[in-house]
Amino acid sequence: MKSIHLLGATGSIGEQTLDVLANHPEEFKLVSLAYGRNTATALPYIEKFQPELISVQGTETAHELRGLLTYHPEIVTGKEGLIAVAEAGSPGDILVNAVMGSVGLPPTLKAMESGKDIAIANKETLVTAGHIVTELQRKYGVKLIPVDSEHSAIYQCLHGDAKEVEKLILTASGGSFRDKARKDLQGVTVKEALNHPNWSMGAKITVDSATMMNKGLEVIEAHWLFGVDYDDIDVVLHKESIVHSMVEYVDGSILAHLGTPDMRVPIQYALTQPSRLAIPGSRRLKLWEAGALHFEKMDYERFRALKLAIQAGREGGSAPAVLNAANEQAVAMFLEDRIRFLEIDEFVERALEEHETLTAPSLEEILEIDQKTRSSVADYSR
Ligand SMILES: NC(=O)C1=CN([C@@H]2O[C@H](COP(=O)(O)OP(=O)(O)OC[C@H]3O[C@@H](n4cnc5c(N)ncnc54)[C@H](OP(=O)(O)O)[C@@H]3O)[C@@H](O)[C@H]2O)C=CC1
Ligand SMILES: CC(=O)[C@@H](O)[C@H](O)COP(=O)(O)O
Ligand SMILES: [Mn+2]
Repeated sequence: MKSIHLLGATGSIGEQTLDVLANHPEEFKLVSLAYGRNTATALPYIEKFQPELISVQGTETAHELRGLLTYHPEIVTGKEGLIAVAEAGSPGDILVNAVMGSVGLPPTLKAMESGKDIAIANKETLVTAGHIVTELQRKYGVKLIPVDSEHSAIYQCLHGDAKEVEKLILTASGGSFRDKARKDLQGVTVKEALNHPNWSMGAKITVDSATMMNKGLEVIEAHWLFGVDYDDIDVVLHKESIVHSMVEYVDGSILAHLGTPDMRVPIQYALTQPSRLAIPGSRRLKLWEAGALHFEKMDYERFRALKLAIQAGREGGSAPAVLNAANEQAVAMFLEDRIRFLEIDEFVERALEEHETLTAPSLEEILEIDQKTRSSVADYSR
């Protein structure tokens, strides 16, 4: 029986993780969970799994939850609450990090220090502090197992070993506006941006897919997860999202991971690897139904956010943290209808231009840069 701790329980990945745990009660025990404010979604899961520790974002939510529960778990709040979940349980437990944004960084580090393996969906953690996360991974001998579909695909094609690899090839759907030219993106709406052609996901990552920042973050994520140089990571447009990513070996062989777009597959694999379990009710891929699969060379001018992200990744140091914070802030403003879609890329580019990169920032420096960048970007629209 594996003991699981879950950050971001009420989100898209969080709920699918709970579905995986519910399908295999003989394999997994949910010991603790964290969510933000969505008690209506959290409550039935909490009653079902009865975790002993729960973290919520604020004291009002804690009070509301306490009044609704039929048992008496420990309830903690805020950033300290996320840390408490990260530190709960025993070495060898698994923390599933499915919170949205760089708020996921400090708890990831604490969970590693307390000997947990990390099933990482929260790509912003690796983008903002990949050098710190990988250093702690080595120091504490814990596993960092990808949940992101592309990285899980690569992990499965690598069999855990990146030797003899020539290239990682990430596939990109093109997002909600994949069939539009850049000049036609001026007036696009939030509703249109949230209409991803293949995946049902949280709002922030869906907008990131539409700008292609998601793929940029994923290139940086792949660099840190697999220790592969940016020169050896390619991105190819693949509108069907059936080939989840590929590994090209030195002899020219390419191994690919295929499947229907169902995040329960990579989530569950992160919890069971190298073994596999059935997923009740999952839709199977029938290649004859898909018919043809399409691949196109990436256009880095059309998808400028991808280019910016790769540049920031290559620059390294604090640049990816600035990229990420500027993007999180700009996407939040877009979702609130305060800026236009194309301003997301513009604001990220401006934040990067204004930043003087630190070579190997500490956690404290990263958190400070994150806050400063968010407030600068908030000011760009005033
Ligand atoms: N969705 C997907 O298919 C994929 C997602 N990912 C990555 O996984 C992560 C989660 O994505 P997704 O599930 O879509 O996101 P969602 O927006 O659906 O969910 C985010 C979760 O984080 C919680 N949360 C947000 N801020 C805080 C906070 N300050 N304190 C505590 N909890 C907080 C939310 O709580 P509440 O809503 O209760 O406030 C919610 O449970 C992201 O990093 C994303 O890039 C990667 C690959 C695929
Ligand atoms: C499910 C998942 O992993 C997302 O990151 C998804 O891949 C988004 O797809 P695109 O960014 O390629 O549109
Ligand atoms: Mn992905």
